[in-house]
Amino acid sequence: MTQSRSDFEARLRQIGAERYHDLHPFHDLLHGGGCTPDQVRAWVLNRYYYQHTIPMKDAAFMSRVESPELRRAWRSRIEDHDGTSENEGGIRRWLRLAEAVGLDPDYVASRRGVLPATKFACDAYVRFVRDKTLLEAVASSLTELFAPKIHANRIEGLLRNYDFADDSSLSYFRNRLKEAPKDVAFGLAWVLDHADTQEKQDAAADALIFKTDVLWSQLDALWGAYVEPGRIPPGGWVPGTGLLLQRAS
Ligand SMILES: O=C(O)c1cc(C(=O)O)c2c(n1)C(=O)C(=O)c1cc(C(=O)O)[nH]c1-2
Repeated sequence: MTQSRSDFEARLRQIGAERYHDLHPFHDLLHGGGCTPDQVRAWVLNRYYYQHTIPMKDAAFMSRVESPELRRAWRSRIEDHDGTSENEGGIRRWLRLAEAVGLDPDYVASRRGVLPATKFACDAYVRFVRDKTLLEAVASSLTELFAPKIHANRIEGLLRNYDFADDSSLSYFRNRLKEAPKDVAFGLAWVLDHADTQEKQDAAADALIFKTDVLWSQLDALWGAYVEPGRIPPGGWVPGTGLLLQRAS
């Protein structure tokens, strides 16, 4: 049976409550101050790959959209990450965080050392958005409904627990708190408007579940490589390499 708009929205929010990556133990470790400097570096380096992927998936999405109105509403996402002539953008801000934790930003931007599972997960997100229906593509972005809470927790936890954390190194997250609400309000309204049959509602809910898997599997890979059992796969970043200090020598 097709759900009412409010029941369907509640179903989407329940997916976040049960599956969003704020529930992953890596985030408790990170936000609670339990990460070693190398574990923080491993997170920043791997998460860069996600940052690098996001505007590519938004461009893949836009290439399929025939409505100028929808493209107009979507295109600021790419500008938020890539920057404009007046604004440096999220990718640049992420590299500032990389530098603050002692990584060479050129090394991070080269995407060497990224875990295989991180690449598979992020690349799958781009393919999903390219190949599935527009409804599924928009629905897969709705994990951002749950992101402001984790960004606010992260700012607070990192500031409390780590010396590298300050307004400059955490500017990425502060900016997302401003940028994300408008994107997600648009995305949610669009999904609620367009998921007007049970089949479409099921497909949109599955798309959101897929996206929670994209996020969760990245943290599982990080945990396995750098926390427990600490088995770094071939090609994965090795602590002590890619550091800022090594550039001068
Ligand atoms: O730190 C996080 O937990 C987190 C999660 C997500 C998300 O839920 O996909 C995004 C972001 N951050 C983020 O900063 C961001 O720009 C972003 C874009 C998207 C998307 O799917 O289009 N998700 C996210």
